[in-house]
Amino acid sequence: MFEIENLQVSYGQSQVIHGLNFTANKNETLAIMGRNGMGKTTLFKSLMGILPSKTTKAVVDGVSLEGNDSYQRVAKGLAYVPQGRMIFPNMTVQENIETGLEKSKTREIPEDIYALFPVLYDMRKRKGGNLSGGQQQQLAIARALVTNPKVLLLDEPTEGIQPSIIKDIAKVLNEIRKMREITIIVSEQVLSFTMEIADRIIVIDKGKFIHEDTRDNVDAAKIKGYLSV
Ligand SMILES: Nc1ncnc2c1ncn2[C@@H]1O[C@H](COP(=O)(O)OP(=O)(O)OP(=O)(O)O)[C@@H](O)[C@H]1O
Repeated sequence: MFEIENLQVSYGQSQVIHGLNFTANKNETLAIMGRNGMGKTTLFKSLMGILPSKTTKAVVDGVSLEGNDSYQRVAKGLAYVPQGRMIFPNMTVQENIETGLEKSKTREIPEDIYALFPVLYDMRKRKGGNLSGGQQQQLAIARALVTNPKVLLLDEPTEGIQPSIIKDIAKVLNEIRKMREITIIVSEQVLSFTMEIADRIIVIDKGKFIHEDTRDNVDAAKIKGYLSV
């Protein structure tokens, strides 16, 4: 469904992503776990076409992404929730969600968005900057979902969020997968969170994948070892 072969990314002369390969299926959640600076954000930005990259294959649902800019990748089914959420603090919740609709045919926010995030409906007239961290994360996910993606990429969605709210984010991601049957790829450092949502966990270290487990067969001690400094 989403297939990447031999992905390479460099900043100038310095190569940061070294030939990554993965396939993620429809209705699958894949977690990419690694410590700070291991290349998670670089990986996601390159998949979205925000950073230039080289691949021998980059395909969504049978359609090639090679050479495509971000807007073309979005049109072909990729959506992105960046690290730090990057919502517009001075726009209302509703306006923030509508920015995700800019390239789509409709200006209407699909009904299932507010069904997934009732708190955003209640707060639709408030400024994005007045929401809590967890609510802003929900807003960033809602904004990404209005494009009706086939693949949703989330970069460290639990960063800076209270443990009690992290559980809500896990619940929402599981609901999204059930409702939309999409592929979800999430980068993370929190194993308890990925254990609630991911079917598969891959560990990234210095731009290479060094370990992979299915959730049912996870070697938690080993993964924690890779995540600790
Ligand atoms: N703009 C840049 N120019 C040069 N090197 C960069 C740039 N951005 C990131 N790097 C380097 O690329 C490597 C991977 O960084 P990246 O931000 O992708 O890691 P990460 O796993 O997402 O970490 P974090 O969780 O801290 O965001 C690091 O060594 C980092 O120093």
